[in-house]
Amino acid sequence: MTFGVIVFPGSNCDHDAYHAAKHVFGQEARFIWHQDETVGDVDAVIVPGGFSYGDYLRSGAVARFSPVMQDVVRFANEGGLVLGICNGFQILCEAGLLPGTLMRNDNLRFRCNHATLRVENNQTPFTHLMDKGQVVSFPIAHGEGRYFADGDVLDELRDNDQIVFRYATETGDITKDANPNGSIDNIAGIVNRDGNVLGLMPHPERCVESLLGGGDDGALVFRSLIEHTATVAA
Ligand SMILES: NC(=O)CC[C@H](N)C(=O)O
Repeated sequence: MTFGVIVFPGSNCDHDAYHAAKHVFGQEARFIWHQDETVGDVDAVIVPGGFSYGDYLRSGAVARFSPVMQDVVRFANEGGLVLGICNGFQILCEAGLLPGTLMRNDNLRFRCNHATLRVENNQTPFTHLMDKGQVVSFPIAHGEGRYFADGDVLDELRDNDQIVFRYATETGDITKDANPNGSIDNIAGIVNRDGNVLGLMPHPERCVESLLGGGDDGALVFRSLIEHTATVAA
């Protein structure tokens, strides 16, 4: 399959995502410049992590006006697969592709460590190779990762099974201590209503090779996407 990785001024995880797709999983991958008017002929778009436009105003608030974002919205609305990681999640919320917002971490610190997550929904193109309730470990690196949505939106997310990952202990308990940033309901990642757009604060693309330390749980996201795309094409 072909992955397109958007590059904004200030992206810094674009090469990690490209490397994972191309060199670790042997797929086609290409960079898409933020000023391009189209994402081109790709099967999935990755909106990568980083500090687009220096995180000015709010993380993602400027990037969402980049020319390419209009086509990312079109692509998503037509059912295309979109994966927003960290700053990418922030940009997708700002662009209105995902509900809610990401605010400053409650401890006002940039958190850079490993987080354990419980898989809440494994019926998505991004998680179908995981088990529901499985605990995975992904790195986190963010200052504005505190997910927030108001009561109505939260009810909708719960009712439609849109919460995909929640911060949890290693044994899968949802506790305050396991929550690195004060996200409401320990939410670490959500999908849109149709399930083709996933945004998450932790970084699956940074844990796809166990040789680097930190495990390779992130491979499950990439493998899920690759298998899903092959199945749809067949
Ligand atoms: N790793 C990242 O994508 C950083 C996200 C964002 N700029 C923040 O600090 O919240």
